[in-house]
Amino acid sequence: MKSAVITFPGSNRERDMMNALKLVTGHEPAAVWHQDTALPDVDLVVLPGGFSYGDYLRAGAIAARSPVLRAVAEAADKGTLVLGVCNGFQMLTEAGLLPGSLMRNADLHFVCREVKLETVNTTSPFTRGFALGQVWRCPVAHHDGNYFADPQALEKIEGEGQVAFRYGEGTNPNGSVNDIAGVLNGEGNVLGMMPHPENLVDPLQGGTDGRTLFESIANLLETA
Ligand SMILES: NC(=O)CC[C@H](N)C(=O)O
Repeated sequence: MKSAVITFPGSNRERDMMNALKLVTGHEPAAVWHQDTALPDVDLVVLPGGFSYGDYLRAGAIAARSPVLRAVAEAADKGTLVLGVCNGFQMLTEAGLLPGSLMRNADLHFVCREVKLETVNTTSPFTRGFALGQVWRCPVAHHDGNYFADPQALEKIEGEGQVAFRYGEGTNPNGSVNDIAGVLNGEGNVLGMMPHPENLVDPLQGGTDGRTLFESIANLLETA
């Protein structure tokens, strides 16, 4: 399996993401810079967490207009898997690759804690390794994670099985509508999520619940 992780000025989880991919899949991801206009030939592109461009304007807004995002959009169009975590999720909504948007957390505070995630979709490349309804632990760290979609968009997202994960057991940390923590595009090859699965893949991090997501992708690609 070939993957690439894109770094923007202000990214801070690119190293964690590369380590997680290496640890779980055994493959070293390629490092891509935000000014690159082309992507290497990969199966998976990851937009990592952080504070790209200092979160100026809106979190993810400037990154969504950076040269590399054009290449990401083209790759997504062709069916390449694209995963955006936290700031990466914000970029994907800002770029129009995922529906909805991420607003300031409902209580206006930065949240840094562990949440429970309930798996709602088990058919996408990212979620196929989970059991339906499986609840897992995952850390969050953000101030703009309050997922919003207007009623019409929400009906479509819910109706077409595009919700991948919901905050479970009363752990919604940011006021997201319908407790939505992660959303897929209509084709299922783009996933954005606020929690950080890359930060729970090694017992040294306090658990390995995040591994299933990376294993889902790797198993699919290895057996393809
Ligand atoms: N950890 C992150 O990626 C943070 C995302 C964004 N800067 C926010 O605070 O909402």
